[in-house]
Amino acid sequence: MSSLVGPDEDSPFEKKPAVPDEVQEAIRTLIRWSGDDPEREGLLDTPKRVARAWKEYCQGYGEDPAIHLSRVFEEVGGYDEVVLLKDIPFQSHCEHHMAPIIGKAAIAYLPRDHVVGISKLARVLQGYARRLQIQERLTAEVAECIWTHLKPHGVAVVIEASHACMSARGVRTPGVSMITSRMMGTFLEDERSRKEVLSLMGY
Ligand SMILES: Nc1nc2c(ncn2[C@@H]2O[C@H](COP(=O)(O)OP(=O)(O)OP(=O)(O)O)[C@@H](O)[C@H]2O)c(=O)[nH]1
Ligand SMILES: [Zn+2]
Repeated sequence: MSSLVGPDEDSPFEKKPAVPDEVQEAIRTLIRWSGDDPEREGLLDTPKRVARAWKEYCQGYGEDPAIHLSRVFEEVGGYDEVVLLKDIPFQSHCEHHMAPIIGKAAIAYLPRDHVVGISKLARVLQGYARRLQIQERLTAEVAECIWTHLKPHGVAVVIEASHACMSARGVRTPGVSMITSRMMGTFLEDERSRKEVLSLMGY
């Protein structure tokens, strides 16, 4: 018996993905292990909700973020300076504790002949963020993807995030930010360009 009347996988109104029994059982086991009773009314539908929430947090496994960089614009009027998208919010989960990583990213590139729609930079970030991550790899993956598929003169990615595994548990130290960066091409080789892009990013 469900504790709530509402749309589910059988509903004609809203299709929700079915959740295999073994996944639900795993979440029941975790609830029991945490000290609660998975059979009490308020928790009856929780295994399905948690499972679907995790599918959503980890949506990135179902996509190749590079796909977002396949459409480029070549009429740029000779523009060959920095293109920067900053303060892009994202959420990820750390692969050690599966706890939230919440932060923002700045992504810049120095175009070579063509540019990409700016939303695509945020899409690449989300594609890698919606996985189990460490911040260093997330930063590197975003930069590598743009470097490989857009072939620009330079790429700079800076990510600033807080980790719930540090604030809500363990060392319990809230208010801490972790900053990671990956510079490639001109931004790696030329100090003046690197300083310029970091200053545009606000660092
Ligand atoms: N380098 C890096 N470390 C991370 C990231 N997210 C979480 N961590 C750290 O991963 C480490 C895992 O350490 P362990 O000693 O194996 O696990 P733990 O006993 O739960 O560690 P504490 O968090 O110190 O309680 C911790 O120090 C976390 O702070 C990340 O994105 N990058
Ligand atoms: Zn963690």
